Formats: sequence, structure tokens, C-alpha cells
Amino acid sequence: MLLSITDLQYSFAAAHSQPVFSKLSMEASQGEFISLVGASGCGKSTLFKIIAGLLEPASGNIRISGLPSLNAASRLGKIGYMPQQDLLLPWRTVLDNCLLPWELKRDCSKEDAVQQIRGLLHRFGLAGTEAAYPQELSGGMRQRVALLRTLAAGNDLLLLDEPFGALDAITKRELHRWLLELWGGLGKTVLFITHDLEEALLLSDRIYLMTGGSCERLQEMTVDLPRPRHYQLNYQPQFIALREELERRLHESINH
Ligand SMILES: Nc1ncnc2c1ncn2[C@@H]1O[C@H](COP(=O)(O)OP(=O)(O)OP(=O)(O)O)[C@@H](O)[C@H]1O
Repeated sequence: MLLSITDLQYSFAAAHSQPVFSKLSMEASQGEFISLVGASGCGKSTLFKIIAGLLEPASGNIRISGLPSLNAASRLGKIGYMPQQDLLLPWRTVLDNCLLPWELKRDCSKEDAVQQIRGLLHRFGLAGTEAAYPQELSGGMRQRVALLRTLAAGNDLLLLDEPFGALDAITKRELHRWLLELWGGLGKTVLFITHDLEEALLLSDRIYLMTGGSCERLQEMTVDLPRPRHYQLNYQPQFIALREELERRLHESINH
């Protein structure tokens, strides 16, 4: 198992007497694509911040690659994390933004790092943008740069928090196609937060339904659809049935 979380508990400061979650368990295998869906405020982003090492849980275990559970400081930098806002630095070019992970690690020469980033820019359909500044790019391009920067850190586990949430339907559709192709060739494990149920079904092997509060084992749904997947799948009866089931279960879990 690449990621195994057991009995996680977390509360923000005293103002919130209720824990965000009190006994949360979940897991992800190497190469799996997993979406997390759930009502706004149920704790999805908080869970990502804990896994990434930005927040320390009150209790519980987070094991990565079967190693003993690490504290937050030791997890920091070992997991690729793309927060909801792209956080590209406006005063840096695309290339310099993408070099940030290398600047933190300096695990190879700068020339090698630049060459690697140029290869990725090409693969991400961003060739020719390396000298541009983030504000000169479209929303879809910015998200691809942010994802590239997350990938450039070289971690096996990627946490993507609503990466396409703010994009229009057509751009989103293009990025789905692109992400499916890219992920197919990378062997990375992805945890993906979304409010878009069709997006979750199209991309994922499994979906966790988060309710927050005192839930124990998260409800999950296996997306048993063949790969490679494409958008036409949305109109097929098997997909529509899964969408109905997911919506029903989500509704039930929220009103439980
Ligand atoms: N820094 C903070 N201090 C105090 N409470 C917080 C903080 N960040 C989040 N919360 C609270 O914790 C709960 C979970 O928030 P979180 O952002 O994890 O939810 P979410 O499921 O990601 O929501 P959304 O889908 O709207 O992004 C919410 O009740 C929120 O108000």
C-alpha cells in the first residue's frame, strides 16, 4: 500500500469544539487514481494538508510506502501537493516557477533540472511558454504549470485539490483528456478533490465519500469502468447508473 491512514483525528483551535474528523481511515495503492468528494466544509482540504505535512493530527497513523508513521515535519516535501489556488509566483517566469522544487532540493545540476522541465513543458503542451509570466497565461495553462511544478518535485503521491474547479466546461474537458493520458504513463498515485461527480467518475479507480465529523471508515465506491476512458463514456448507461448511485450515496451520507 502506498498510503495507509488509520484513525486520524484533527480539530482546529478551541473555537471549533467539534473535530473536523475523529477516526478517519483510508488507503491508496501504487498507481491508483482516487477522488474525494463530499459537502463543502467536511474536511477534504484539511485532510490533504495533514497528509502533506502542513498540519499535525491530534492522533492517528499516516504510513507511506509501508514505512512507520511519520510526524508532519518528516512528511513535508515527500508528497506532491497542489493546493486549491495555483500559488504560482507572479514575479517569476513559467520556467523559474517550475524550478522551485529543484531550488529546495538541489539534487542535480541546474542544467539538468532545466532540461527536465523543458521536456515536461513540451509534454504538458506548454512549449514556448517558459519565458512567460503566470498572468500572461490562460486559466487552463496556469493549472498545467502548477501541476507540472507539483510533478517536478518527483514524488510518487500527488494530492490535487480541485485543480480544475475554476475552469470552464470546455477547458476542463480538454484537461481531463490530457490528465488521463498523462497519468496513464506516469505510474503516480493521485488523490484528487472535486465537487464534480462526473469528473470523479471519469478519472478515478475509486471514490471516497467524505462526511466529516465522527465518521469512521470512509464510504467508498469502486469505478468499474474500462480504461482508457474518454468523454463519450458520460453518455453510456453504465456511467449514468454509476453517477446516479454516487449522487444518491452522497446525498444519504450528508443527510445521515
Ligand atoms: N485555518 C482554519 N481555522 C479554523 N477552522 C478551519 C480552518 N481551515 C478550515 N477550517 C474549518 O474546518 C472545516 C473543514 O474545512 P476544509 O477546508 O478542510 O473543508 P473542505 O471539505 O475542503 O471544503 P471545500 O469543499 O469548501 O473546499 C470547516 O468547518 C472549516 O471552516
